Parts: sequence; C-alpha cells; structure tokens
Amino acid sequence: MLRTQGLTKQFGGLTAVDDVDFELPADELCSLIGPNGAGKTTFFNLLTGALTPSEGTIELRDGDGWRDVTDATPHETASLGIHRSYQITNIFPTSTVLENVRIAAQAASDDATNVWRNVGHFEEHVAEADAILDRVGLADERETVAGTLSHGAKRQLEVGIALAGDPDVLLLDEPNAGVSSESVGDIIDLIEDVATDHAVLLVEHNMDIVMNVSDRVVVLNQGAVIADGDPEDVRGDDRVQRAYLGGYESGGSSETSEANDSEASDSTGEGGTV
Ligand SMILES: Nc1ncnc2c1ncn2[C@@H]1O[C@H](COP(=O)(O)OP(=O)(O)OP(=O)(O)O)[C@@H](O)[C@H]1O
Repeated sequence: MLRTQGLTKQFGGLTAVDDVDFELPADELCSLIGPNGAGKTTFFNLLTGALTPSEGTIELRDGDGWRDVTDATPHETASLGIHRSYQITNIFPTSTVLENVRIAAQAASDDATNVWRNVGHFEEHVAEADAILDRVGLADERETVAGTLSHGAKRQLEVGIALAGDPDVLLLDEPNAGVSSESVGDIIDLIEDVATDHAVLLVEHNMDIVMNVSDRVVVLNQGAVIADGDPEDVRGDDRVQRAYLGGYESGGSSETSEANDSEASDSTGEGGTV
C-alpha cells in the first residue's frame, strides 16, 4: 500500500529520520513507537508531504505498480489517499461537530471550491458526515460546538475528519493523547474499527493500546528502525527494552516514562487537512 526506501530527513546536522525502509500492507495496523525525539512525527510529516525528504523515496501502491510520491505536496498526498489525524487538535473550534466533518468531506470532493456554502445544498456530504460521526461515536454530539468537546471526543472528531477524506492509508498520531483512562477502551475500539477497512499507521505511547491493537510494531530510535515485527517479539527485544520500553509489562504502568511529556514536546503544527 505504502512503502519507503532509504527515507532520511536531516535538520542541519541532526538526522531525525535515518535511512528507513518501511512497508505498510493494505490490511495492516502497524504501530510506530520509540522515545521522545525518535523521529516518529517527522516520519509522519514526510509521508504526508508536510516535509520533503533529504534522501530516499516514498511510494504508494497504484494498481499493480507503485507511484512515486516522494515530492508530493500535502494536498497531493491527501488526494492520493494518505490522511492523518493530528496530535495537536486540528478542528474548527467554533463550528459544530457535524460542520467539521462535513467540511472535510466536501473539501475531499469536487465541491471543494465553496466549503462554507449553506449546509442544505450539500445533503450528500451531510449524510456522509453523519455516517462518519456514527462510526466514531459522536452521533449524539452532532450539533455540539467542537471547541467545547472533551479531550477524548476531540480525538474522535480528529479521526472522523481524517476519515472524511476517504483515505486508503490512515496515519493516527497519538489518538489517546489527553484522553482519560476510562475512555481508553473507546479509543481502542475506534482504532480497531477504522483498521478493518484502512491501512493504519499508529503513533502511540500507551503500550497497552499498542500491544492490543497492532498487527506489527516498528520501533524507531534516533531516527533509525531498531525493531520491526510481531508485537510480542518486539516487546521481548533487548534493544527495544533498553531504548524505550524499560521493563514494560502488560497491565502494569501502560505508558513509558518517555510518554509522559509527549504532549509538551509535540512538533507537528504543520497545517491542516482541510
Ligand atoms: N522542524 C524541525 N527543525 C529542527 N529539528 C527538528 C524539527 N522537527 C523535529 N526536529 C528534531 O528531530 C528529532 C525528531 O523529532 P520528532 O518530533 O520527529 O520525534 P518524535 O519521535 O515524534 O517525538 P515525540 O514522541 O516527542 O513526539 C528531534 O530531535 C527533534 O528535536
């Protein structure tokens, strides 16, 4: 579905993503984990075209072949089917929940030139938005002003906005960030649901979520892949334990110590999907 070869990003003398060969099959939910500063967000930003690689290629499955999207802009990658949710909230806070998803659905369609026109003219986008709200568990919040939602509901809305672009590949950036522990089960259900019909690449610090939902786990450290495989194997890998997991056991403390300051160190902030 999507693959990178030798993908590298340098910021001055710092190599944030270092020679990464990666492939995401169409039916897979893959988690990308690693300590703060490992390069996960930079890798996402390369895939969406928000950043241009220093070296290497990014390709998307195109029929029987591959299409090179290495130099594609964010608009082009979105129209080719790569969408992401944002760790920093990427919603219109004064618009309703429905409007947020309706605008994203419309922006992804041919009506994109006039996204603010009267809702009544766009029944099909409203219907699409309602179906998405149902899917992400926000049907009851349809008329709620988005900025007043709880953290957890905002995360659900961000996934809904990403889904509205009708993506093939969904990049989820910490969908659990800021969500209360009671809502973790809802987020797991949501991730598993969207993975039934999308290729998903998930960045998440909560190891219980990662171990629960992932078909495969890739570990980045200092920009390079240090492990790639079955969640259980990756968890048992000595290098991964040393670099990141530090004794993580299922059902224990679910976040690594690195994760606790992840919100503060976010470095996305690179524009929106609509
Ligand atoms: N625009 C930028 N300019 C310079 N350095 C950057 C830039 N963006 C990221 N970096 C650096 O690149 C490295 C990788 O950062 P990145 O945000 O990709 O890591 P991360 O794994 O997503 O971390 P976190 O888990 O904290 O979100 C870090 O050392 C960071 O300081």
